[in-house]
Amino acid sequence: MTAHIIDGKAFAAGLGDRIAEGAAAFADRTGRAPGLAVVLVGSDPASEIYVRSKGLMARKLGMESFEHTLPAETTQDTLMALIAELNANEAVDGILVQLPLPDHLDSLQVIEAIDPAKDVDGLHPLSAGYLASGLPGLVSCTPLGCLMLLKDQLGSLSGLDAIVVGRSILVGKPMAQLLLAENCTVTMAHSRTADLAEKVGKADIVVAAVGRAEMIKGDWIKDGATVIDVGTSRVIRDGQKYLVGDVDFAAASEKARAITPVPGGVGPMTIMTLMHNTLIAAYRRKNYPVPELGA
Ligand SMILES: NC(=O)C1=CN([C@@H]2O[C@H](COP(=O)(O)OP(=O)(O)OC[C@H]3O[C@@H](n4cnc5c(N)ncnc54)[C@H](OP(=O)(O)O)[C@@H]3O)[C@@H](O)[C@H]2O)C=CC1
Ligand SMILES: Nc1nc(=O)c2c([nH]1)NC[C@@H]1CN(c3ccc(C(=O)N[C@@H](CCC(=O)O)C(=O)O)cc3)C=[N+]21
Ligand SMILES: [Mg+2]
Repeated sequence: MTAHIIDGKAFAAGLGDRIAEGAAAFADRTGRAPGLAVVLVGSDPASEIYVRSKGLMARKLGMESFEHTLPAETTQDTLMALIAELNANEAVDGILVQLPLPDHLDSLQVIEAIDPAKDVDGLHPLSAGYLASGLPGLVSCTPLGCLMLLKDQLGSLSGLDAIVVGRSILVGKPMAQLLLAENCTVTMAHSRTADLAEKVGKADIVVAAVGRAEMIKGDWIKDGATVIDVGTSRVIRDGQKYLVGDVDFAAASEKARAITPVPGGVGPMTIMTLMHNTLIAAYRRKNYPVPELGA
């Protein structure tokens, strides 16, 4: 079997059209655009590019973008004061603090300070609790985007065996909760998992969120499985720079029914689901019914 290559960029573009309509309707009704605040501490070049692309996308879809870039030496108090200000700012519907923060900062304290109604990254413990309890809250962008792609490929996920490799609060754990809510039987794998290859080989759905270049081998994949590759690793081969996923894409494509590429798969979806969450947060904060985004 040669896998269908899932086009995350195209899917994200379609979702973006509906978000832009929802943003315009919100602006008509309230006199202001939905607002997203992105906070970056320090000057990691990859994070800078990534934060800039979020701001550009927000504006492209008719939202307001508030970008706060703070120096690496920023104190906890300064960062906490900024979060308090963003919580109190009526024009801000969503707050994203780019992770990881520099080592001297306490990220849990920062995340817990974010108003859960504005937690568009789904990182607050209350957001995680809502998700685990089946209550409406904001869901972490990357897993939400992965779920949209899976449902688009497979329709109902009910009864399928899924494995999520990686258990971070940002990706792996919320991904497993979303799949469980879709009635998958979910295995959560991590660095201490025994016989990972064998466990991956039993799964109809593989979501890889580890951050180790091509660690999941093509011959581990069950024939006809659907593979979602979240990992992004920068590697240099023959003097050329490449961005690669956690899955050996070429070999896995021979086994899978469908697979996301890196780049062009999950990454573009993460940016668009952030816009999706910002729009939802804006509507909910006003107690307006959330528009149908078809995803
Ligand atoms: N494309 C996108 O939109 C996004 C991409 N990413 C990328 O996804 C990757 C994961 O991100 P994130 O979840 O934040 O990463 P973390 O580093 O927070 O988590 C990595 C997870 O992988 C597990 N792990 C490490 N080594 C192994 C191994 N040998 N076998 C099995 N599991 C292992 C760890 O296990 P343990 O808990 O035991 O340590 C941990 O749970 C990164 O490459 C990141 O850049 C992240 C967010 C968005
Ligand atoms: N609070 C927080 N929330 C996050 O969601 C978050 C974070 N911190 N810290 C870092 C990770 C990483 N992440 C990516 C998002 C998009 C692409 C993306 O768009 N990738 C493009 C390629 C971009 C390129 O070429 O570098 C693609 O895969 O096609 C990648 C990685 C979000 N993260
Ligand atoms: Mg991390």
